[in-house]
Amino acid sequence: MFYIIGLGLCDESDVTVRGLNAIKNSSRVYLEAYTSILMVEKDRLEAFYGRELILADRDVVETQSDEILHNADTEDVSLLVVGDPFGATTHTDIILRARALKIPTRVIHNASIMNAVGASGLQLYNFGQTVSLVFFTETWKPDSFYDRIKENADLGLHTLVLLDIKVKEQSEENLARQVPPYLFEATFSLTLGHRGRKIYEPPRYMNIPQAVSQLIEIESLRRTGTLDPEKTLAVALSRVGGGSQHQRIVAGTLANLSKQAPEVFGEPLHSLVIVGKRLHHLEVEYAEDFAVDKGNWRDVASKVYGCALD
Ligand SMILES: C[S@@+](CC[C@H](N)C(=O)[O-])C[C@H]1O[C@@H](n2cnc3c(N)ncnc32)[C@H](O)[C@@H]1O
Repeated sequence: MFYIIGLGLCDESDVTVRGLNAIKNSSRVYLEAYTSILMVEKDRLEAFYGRELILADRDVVETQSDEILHNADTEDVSLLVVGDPFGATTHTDIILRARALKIPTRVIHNASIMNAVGASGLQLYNFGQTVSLVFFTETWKPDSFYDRIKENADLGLHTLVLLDIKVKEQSEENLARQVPPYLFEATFSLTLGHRGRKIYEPPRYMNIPQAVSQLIEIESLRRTGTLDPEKTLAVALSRVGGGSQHQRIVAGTLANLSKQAPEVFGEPLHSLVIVGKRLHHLEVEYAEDFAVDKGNWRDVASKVYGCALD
C-alpha cells in the first residue's frame, strides 16, 4: 500500500492516530519538505514517530517517483506531507503514477492552511480561488495571480494568497560566490553523498511586506483598482496552528500592513488574505481584534466595503 499522509501544520504531535499507525507499519517513510515546512526539525519527527525519515526533494517526488513507489505493491510505503496531501497540487501526480502501476493507495488527511485560514475570522464559504505569489526577480514577474484576485474581488470573494518558499534551490554559481566557506562546506557535504554535486541556496521565505509590495507593483501596472493600498483590507497569518506561542494574525489595509516591520508578522510560513467585498459584520468584528489600527479597520469595512456595523 502506498500511503500519503498529512502531518498537519505545527509539529510532530499533529499527526493523526491513523497516520501514525500507517507510519509505524511502513518499511520506508519519505518526508516531502519543499512545498511546506513544519515548525520543528526532522529529528523531532523521527523521535516521535519512531521511524527514520528519508527526505524527498522536488526531483524525487515529481520526476523520480518510481524510487518512492518501489515495492509499494507488496509492502507499505508512506509519503508524509506537511498540512494536507491535497493542500498542494503536486501530490495528485504521484497518486496517478501509483494507480498506473496498480499500486493500492490511501490518503490520510489532516489540517491544511486551506481551512486553518479560518483563524482569521473570515468565513471559508466566502473564499474564491487560492493563488500563489512567487518571488519576483529583475527579469521575471509572473502576474497571473492578479487576474484570479480580480475575478474573486468582482464576485465579492476573499483570496488566500500563498507566499513563495524556496527551500532547495540549486545554484552552484551563487553558492560559491555568496556563502561563507563554513556553510559552503556543510551544504556541500550534505548533498554530495547521495545525488552528485548539487549545491543548494539557503532557504528563503517570502514575508508580508514583500508580498504586499509585489501586489502593489502589479496593481500599478494594471490599474484596475482591485488592490487599493488605502481601501483594500487584508489579513496576514503566520504559523497558523502553532498556538499563541507561534501564531500571528495581523489585519489592516494593504498600506497599514506594508508599514509594519517584518518582525510584526512573526516567523515563516506566511499567508495573506485579500478581503472581498461580500463581508459579513461578524467577519469584521472577529478580525478587528487583529487590526493594527482598529478605527481604520472599521472605517474602511463600513465606508468602502459597505458592511453594516453597530
Ligand atoms: C504550497 S502550500 C502547501 C500547503 C500544505 N500542503 C497544506 O495543506 O497546508 C505552502 C504555503 O502555504 C502557506 N502556509 C502553509 N502552512 C502555513 C501556516 N502554518 N501558516 C501560514 N501559512 C502557511 C504558506 O504561504 C506556504 O508557502
